[in-house]
Amino acid sequence: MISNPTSGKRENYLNWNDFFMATAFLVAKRSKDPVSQVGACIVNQDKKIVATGYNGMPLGCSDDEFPWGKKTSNKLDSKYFYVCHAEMNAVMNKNSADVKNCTIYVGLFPCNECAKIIIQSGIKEVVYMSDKHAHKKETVAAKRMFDSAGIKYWQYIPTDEKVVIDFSEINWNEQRQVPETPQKMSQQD
Ligand SMILES: O=c1ccn([C@H]2C[C@H](O)[C@@H](COP(=O)(O)O)O2)c(=O)[nH]1
Ligand SMILES: [Zn+2]
Repeated sequence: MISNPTSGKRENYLNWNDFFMATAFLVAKRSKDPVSQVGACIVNQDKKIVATGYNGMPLGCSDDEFPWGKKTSNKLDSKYFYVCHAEMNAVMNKNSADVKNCTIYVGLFPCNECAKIIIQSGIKEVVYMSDKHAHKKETVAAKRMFDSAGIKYWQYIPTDEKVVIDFSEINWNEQRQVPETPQKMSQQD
């Protein structure tokens, strides 16, 4: 365990950005989409999570009956007409009165339709992990709208490549803690 030598305080805890992005990634694990699992986490100015969402079929539209395919001869048989995007679900699922001045953490840069929802909901900042569709018109349009609406967006670079959730950790005793590793810089948040 990495601890502060003076206070004994644990040092290798998740910082806020790592925590909120990891939450978005955890939420994405609920998605039934076989190709792309996207998660979103909306955080207010007090660093409280007020909403999460992942890509999935609308309420009442069974994810066992609606299609999950991509390349079908009839577009009506692919997922694209039906699936709700993570960002939209997060905004719709909010457990606060509104999401004004909030930040949304999302695995994938929002598409143009989600950009509109983000802007109209009052979210002021977008933190994204992947910009793999940067060349697509949907992404170019989304950025154009964010720029015009004064929405800040920036790419998140994780502190570590992986955040591991090990359920057995809760039963560890002091002897079974991970071995000492070189100490990291103290974190402020
Ligand atoms: O802003 C976005 C863009 C896409 N998604 C979801 C919608 C779909 O379920 C997948 C994309 O599927 P592909 O097979 O990679 O085309 O991602 C989203 O939630 N938010
Ligand atoms: Zn979208």
